[in-house]
Amino acid sequence: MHLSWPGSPLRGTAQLPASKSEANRALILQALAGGGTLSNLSDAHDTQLMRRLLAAAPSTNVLDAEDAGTVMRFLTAYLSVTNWRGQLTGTARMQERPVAVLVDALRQAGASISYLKQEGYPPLELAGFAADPGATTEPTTLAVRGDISSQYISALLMVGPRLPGGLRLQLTGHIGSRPYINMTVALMQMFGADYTAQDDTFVVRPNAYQPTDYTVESDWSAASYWYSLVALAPAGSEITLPWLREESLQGDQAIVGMMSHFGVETTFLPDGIHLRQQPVPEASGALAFDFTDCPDLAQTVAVIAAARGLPVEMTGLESLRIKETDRIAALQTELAKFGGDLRDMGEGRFRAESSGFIVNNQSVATYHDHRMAMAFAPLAMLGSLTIESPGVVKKSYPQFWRELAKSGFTVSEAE
Ligand SMILES: O=C(O)C1=C[C@@H](OP(=O)(O)O)[C@@H](O)[C@H](O)C1
Ligand SMILES: C=C(OP(=O)(O)O)C(=O)O
Repeated sequence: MHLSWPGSPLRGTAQLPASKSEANRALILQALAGGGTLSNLSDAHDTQLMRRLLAAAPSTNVLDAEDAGTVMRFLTAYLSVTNWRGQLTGTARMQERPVAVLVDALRQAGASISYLKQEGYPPLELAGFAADPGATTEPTTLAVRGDISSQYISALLMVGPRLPGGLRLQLTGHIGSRPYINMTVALMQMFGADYTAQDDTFVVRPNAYQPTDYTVESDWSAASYWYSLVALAPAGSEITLPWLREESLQGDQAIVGMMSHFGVETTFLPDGIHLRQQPVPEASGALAFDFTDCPDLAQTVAVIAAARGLPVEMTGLESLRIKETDRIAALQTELAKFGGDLRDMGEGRFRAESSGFIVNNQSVATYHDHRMAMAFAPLAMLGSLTIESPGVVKKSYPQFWRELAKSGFTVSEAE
């Protein structure tokens, strides 16, 4: 996609997709509850895929989770406890994204799961569920490490009420993406689950979910690209983003604080937020952000730090290597095209920085990763550029290019 900006301030309202994280939990909970109405489900591919696969499961024995991590992990648990039998597969990249922690835990709970190709990775063969009949009054007790993906933990928690004696889940080690775990239990509770949490041990009681109506909030991760646009746009720029809430279940709301350092001021409205560009505050020392709780914001911030020449020390990036692509390698390669870098400082510390950052008709590769496309697109505020394979955005924000065009960008298919 070829992008250029006419040079005027950015103004108006941009539509966001609904959160795919909230939606994919709500869809699993709705399926387990056997009813309820979900509003504001987005047309994001990951959401539509989850919906389709849940509907198809009873009548097929091959399901393809494609490149959707939540779909792969949540369905592995859901299909296990609902005694589905068949093969659950995914794209070539999904077959490189680990699932052993989840599979080991589900096997302990009574699931028969085997690996069809590489040990520890999809595709999986699911062959039914037989919880220990002698243990029906005691909760299934599992200990699961929290440092690879929180999606395993969310997947297990959501099926907890379905296990004969419920679930006692102890998280071990360093916990990443914790707000996603909090989102899971908050939604479970709305759907009638009963749980307690203490010192990283969750106890989920074995009661049935209730059919529940739920309206999905707009997506804060998607909002982060509009923060970048406002930060890079000419002085006086502002934009309204509807249906984001101050009381959010999404940890990526952390973008509000991070982007204040790049001169983007957020005002909460009754039905959304308003972003306004302000002068960049005087830095009181080098910026340092930890992405342990909000890994999906890392690309947005790395690109903006390099583009604005405001270096940021970034930690908590471990999980980026096993997402849609190795996001650290992808950022390093693509930032280098502009004079930027994500420098590995050792011991888990990286530094997003630049020397002479320039946007001048470069072509950005996207590595099958929606966030590579959307994190680099705002650079078109500084000069023309091309985003390769623009269709990748469909995973979470299919209307992204249309919204850029509506806001004033010249957006044309690259030859
Ligand atoms: O549970 C979720 O909805 C998600 C959890 C995070 O993954 P990890 O827990 O693997 O970090 C995040 O990166 C992903 O986009 C969505
Ligand atoms: C990591 C992501 O998604 P998932 O793990 O669900 O594929 C993402 O959307 O950035």
